Amino acid sequence: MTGRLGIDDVTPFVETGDPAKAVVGEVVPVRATVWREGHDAVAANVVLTPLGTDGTPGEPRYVRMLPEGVGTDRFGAWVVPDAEGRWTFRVDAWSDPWATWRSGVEKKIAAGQSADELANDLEIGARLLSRVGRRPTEQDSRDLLLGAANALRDTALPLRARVAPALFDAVVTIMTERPVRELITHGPEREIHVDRRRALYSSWYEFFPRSTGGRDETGRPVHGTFATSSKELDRVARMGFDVVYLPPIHPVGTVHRKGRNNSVHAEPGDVGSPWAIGSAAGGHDAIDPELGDFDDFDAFVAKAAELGLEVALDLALQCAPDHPWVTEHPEWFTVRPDGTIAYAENPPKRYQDIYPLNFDRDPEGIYAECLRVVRKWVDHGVKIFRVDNPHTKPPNFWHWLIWEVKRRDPDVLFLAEAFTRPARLFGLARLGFTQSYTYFTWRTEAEELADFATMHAEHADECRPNLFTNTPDILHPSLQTGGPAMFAIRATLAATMSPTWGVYSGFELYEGTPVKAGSEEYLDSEKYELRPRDFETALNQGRSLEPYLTRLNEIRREHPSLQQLREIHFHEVDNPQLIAYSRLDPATGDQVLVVCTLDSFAAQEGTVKLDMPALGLDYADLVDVHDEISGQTFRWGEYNFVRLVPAEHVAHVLRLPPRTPLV
Ligand SMILES: O=P(O)(O)O[C@H]1O[C@H](CO)[C@@H](O[C@H]2O[C@H](CO)[C@@H](O)[C@H](O)[C@H]2O)[C@H](O)[C@H]1O
Repeated sequence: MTGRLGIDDVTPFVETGDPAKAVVGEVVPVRATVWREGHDAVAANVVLTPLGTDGTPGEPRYVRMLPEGVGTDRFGAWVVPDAEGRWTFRVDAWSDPWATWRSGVEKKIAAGQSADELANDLEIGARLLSRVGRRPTEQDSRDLLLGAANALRDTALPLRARVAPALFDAVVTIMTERPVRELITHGPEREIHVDRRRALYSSWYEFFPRSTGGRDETGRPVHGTFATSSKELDRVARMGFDVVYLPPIHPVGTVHRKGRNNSVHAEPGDVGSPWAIGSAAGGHDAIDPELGDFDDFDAFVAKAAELGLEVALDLALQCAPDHPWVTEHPEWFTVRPDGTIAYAENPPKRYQDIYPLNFDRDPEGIYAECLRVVRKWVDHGVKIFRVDNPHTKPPNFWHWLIWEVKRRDPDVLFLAEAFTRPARLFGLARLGFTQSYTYFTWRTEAEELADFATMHAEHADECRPNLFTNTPDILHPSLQTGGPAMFAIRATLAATMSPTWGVYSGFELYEGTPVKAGSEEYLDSEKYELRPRDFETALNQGRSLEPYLTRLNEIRREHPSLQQLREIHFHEVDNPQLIAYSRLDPATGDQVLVVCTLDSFAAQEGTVKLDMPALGLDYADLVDVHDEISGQTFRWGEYNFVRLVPAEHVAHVLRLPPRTPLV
C-alpha cells in the first residue's frame, strides 16, 4: 500500500502475518520510517486499539512518535498494552506545517533575512496559530496563541520580537502536541497478541513426580505419587520458582519399554521413559496409576496454586506401541512395507519405545483428538504446556492447535522444546508458541553469549527464550567438569539474561556425571529410573545451590529490569573470561548491571568499561552500585576494576541508580 506519505519498515512486524508478542504491561517499542517528498516536516502517532473477544475495536489510544536520529527518517514510540487479548496498532503520519514553518523561519532569521523578505512566512505562521487558537478545545490557550499570531503581524515590532512569542515553549508545546495535520496517511494495521505476564517472566523448575517417593528400609527407591510430589512443591516454592514443570504423567508403555541408562531392554521393575506414553491403562488423557488418580492430580494442582506455583505439563504427541491410539486408529501411523511401524527418531537419537504420529493421515481425526486432550488438562487447571519435539510435527498443526486452544482459553501458554535450527526455532515461535527453549545451554564464551542475548532481544516481538541451565537430555560438558562454581555461573547467566529461565532437578545438587565420556546424557538418568534425592541433607551440609538459586529468584522479583527481554546492553571488558551486561526496564527506570566470570576455577580480573550513555550517565559520573549477591556497595565510574574469585562469588549483580522512566 502506498499512501500520500511514506510509512515504511514498521515494527513490530512478524513476516508470516501472525501477531507480534507482548504481555500485559510490557513496554513495546513501535518504530517506522516516515517520509515525504521535498523538505517539509512530517510527524507521526501510533494508534493502539484493544479488540474485544468478538473482534470489536475498543477505544483507541494515540502515542506520539519521536524522531530517532537526524537524517534517519526513523520515528519511534513506546506503547504499553494493559489488558490480555488482541490489539491492533497502526502508524499514522502527517505533514506538519507548523514544524516546517518554525524550522524555515529560524533558519532564515539566522541567515539574516529581513522582515520584508519574511512577510509571507510571518503571515503563514500567524494563520497557523490562529487556526489552532480558534479550536473550541483550545479555549484556555486562545489568548496565548492569538497573541503570538498578532505579534507576527505587528509591523511596528522588530523582526525578532515579532517572532519570539510564536517560539515560546508553551506555544511550541501546544503546536507540537495538538498539531495542524495535513496529508494524514494511515499505515498498515498490525496485530499484537497480549498474553498474561507469565508468558514473559517466569522461573521454571522441572522434576519427575515419580522420583519423590523416597526409599524403603532396604534403601530401594519407592515410586512417588502426587501426594509425595506435593511435599516437593514447598521446597520449589521456597526457592522462588513459579512454574513447576512435570515430564509426562501418563501411563508408561510396556512394549519395547526402555531400561536403565537408555537400554533397549527393560528389566523387571524398570519404570521406562515417561515420554513412551500409553499402555492398557490409557493414553494422553490418562494418569499413570502409580502416581495417583485425577483427584490426586487436582489436589496437587491446587496445592501448587496455594504456593503461587503453576503446573506445566508435557505435551508429547507420540505413542508407545501399546497406546490405545495404535489399535483404535492404526491409520494415524505410517506402516512400512513389512507391516511394522517405524519408531521415532531425532537423529542421532533413537526412540525405540515410541511411534510417531503421521499428521498427514487423517489430519482431522488427529487434530480433534489432540485438541480434546489439551482441553481435558486445561479443565484440570493446567494452563501451561511444554511441547515435546514440536519441530517434528507439521507447522500448520501447531498454528491451528495453539490458536484453537487460545480461542476458548486465552490464558494457555505453550513452551516449544525445539533445540533446532534458527529457522525452525523462530518459525515455531511466530506461529504461536509462547516461549522457546534455546541454544543457551551450548553458549559458553563471552562473545557468543552476547550475540545470543542480543539476537533474542532483537526478536522479542516474535520469540521469548526460556533459558534452561540443564534438562534431563542436556548435561552440558561445562557442568560435567566445571565443579560447583560452574553451576552458579550458568544459573546466574540464565536468571539474568532472560526474563524466563529454568532448572531441572538435581542441578542444585551439582549432579554432573555423564553416562559416558563425550555424552550429554546423565549417568543413571531419571528418564529411565526412579531417582530420589536428599535435598535436605545436602542443604544442611552446605552442599546445595538452593540458597543461591533462591537469591537469584529474589533478585529477579525485586528488579523489573530482569523481567523484560528487550533491553540488554553489553559493556566492554578487557578479559574474555568476564562478561558484563546491563538490563533496563523502560517503565520504571530500574537498571541492573551483571558482571560474571566464565571461569569456575581460577580468579579472573579485568577492567569493565561502562558505556555510560547507555546507562543514562555522563562520562565523568561516579555512582554507588550495590551488589545484590554480596551486599557490598562500590563506587563505579566509566572504568572499573573487577576481580571475581569463583570459590567466593561468581558474579556481581549490581543495582544501579534508577533512570528517569522512559515512558
Ligand atoms: O528429541 P529431544 O532431544 O528434543 O528430546 C525430547 O523428546 C524425546 C522423545 O520424546 C525424549 O526422549 C526420551 O523419551 C523417549 C521416548 O520414551 C526415549 O526413547 C528417550 O530415550 C528419552 O530420552 C526427551 O526426553 C525429550 O526431552
